[in-house]
Amino acid sequence: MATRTRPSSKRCAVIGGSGFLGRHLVERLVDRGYTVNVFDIRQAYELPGVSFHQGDLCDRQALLGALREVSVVFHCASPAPASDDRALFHRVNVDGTRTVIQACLEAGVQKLILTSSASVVFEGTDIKNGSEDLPYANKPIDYYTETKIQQEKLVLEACSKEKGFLTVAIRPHGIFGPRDPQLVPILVDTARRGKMKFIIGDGSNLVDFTYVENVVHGHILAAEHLKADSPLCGQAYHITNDEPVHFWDFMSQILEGLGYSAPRYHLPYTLVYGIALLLWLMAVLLRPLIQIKPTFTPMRVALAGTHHYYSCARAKKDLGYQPLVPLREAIVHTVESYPHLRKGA
Ligand SMILES: NC(=O)C1=CN([C@@H]2O[C@H](COP(=O)(O)OP(=O)(O)OC[C@H]3O[C@@H](n4cnc5c(N)ncnc54)[C@H](OP(=O)(O)O)[C@@H]3O)[C@@H](O)[C@H]2O)C=CC1
Ligand SMILES: CC(C)CCC[C@@H](C)[C@H]1CC[C@H]2C3=C(CC[C@]12C)[C@@]1(C)CCC(=O)C[C@@H]1CC3
Repeated sequence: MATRTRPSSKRCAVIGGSGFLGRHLVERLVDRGYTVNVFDIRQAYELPGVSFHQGDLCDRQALLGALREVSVVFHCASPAPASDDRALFHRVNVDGTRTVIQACLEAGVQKLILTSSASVVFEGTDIKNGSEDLPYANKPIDYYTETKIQQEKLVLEACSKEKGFLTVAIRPHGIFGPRDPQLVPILVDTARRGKMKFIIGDGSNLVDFTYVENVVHGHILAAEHLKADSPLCGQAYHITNDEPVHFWDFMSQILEGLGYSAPRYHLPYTLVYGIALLLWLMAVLLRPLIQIKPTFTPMRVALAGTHHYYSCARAKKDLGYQPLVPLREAIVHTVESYPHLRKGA
């Protein structure tokens, strides 16, 4: 019988490596001397030292091809949070993650690092300096959050020192930076349609926005500190910029940096949330006839009008984590990276 050779600890796979976070992670891993296999439903770029494996993570056989001789797997694939396709979220985030775990065990992978989300504890009400000990949301605010909770539980429960398979979850919040297809593009699109005039609530709510390079740093630290005798096994870690900011100040800095006016007029939170809920209901009821995609979804309104910031003390203690790029610098880099979204471009 052929004996399986122990894979090099610098050989890894990034599931979702064509996406926003995944690609930044791949680039840093290559800089640090890792050989990387990207597994993704699409191939978005080419890079020396990186081999691409195109496929759906729900397909175990396809995954196995990308996990051969790999010791560390980063799982950062997910359907876009803005989707309202419940079946898709369940298939990819829950069933697909089960498949990822099975394939890792079968391929002899030693470590699995999941990109979870700080939103797994968010129910639409204030969270101030929340720790990882907060319970999972009882009433998750959308299908994305509901399935991110199930996904995180699956990965953390799979951690087994006996099997030599160690797992950890990274919970970032509000990732932003160059090439992000969500935050800045949605914000600019909303501004261009003249809908970014209003501040939801009194504007005093503090939120975490985390620069993508800091999120990447947290993932790599987790992979390199995850050992059988470390406190990381089966644990979740918040990774933030450690600089909570007023939600509307952050949005205004991005908008003004790109040449748009910042929102000025206030609207009561409960009123906007009520309207968003009504629009969402209408969109669901009318779906057989027409597709309506409201900009102000209940989730976005809740994120824009409540406090939700998280402590990353546990990551500092166990991973030696400190954000590498401060918020002010991160905003400047981000704004500069979207010349095509500037007003008038
Ligand atoms: N962005 C944020 O603010 C936050 C994100 N996260 C988490 O971070 C992770 C990365 O997010 P982000 O980079 O923003 O997302 P992206 O959508 O940019 O990246 C996800 C990648 O996974 C791919 N993918 C989706 N479904 C499958 C599948 N079935 N099989 C293989 N690949 C698939 C996507 O392809 P395609 O584009 O074609 O769908 C995409 O390339 C996600 O797990 C997300 O939940 C957590 C907290 C905050
Ligand atoms: C129209 C405006 C009220 C808001 C425009 C910006 C929003 C698109 C973003 C503000 C906070 C962001 C956020 C996420 C997606 C983009 C925002 C809603 C997540 C839902 C992405 C996935 C997660 O895990 C949590 C994020 C929280 C913050």
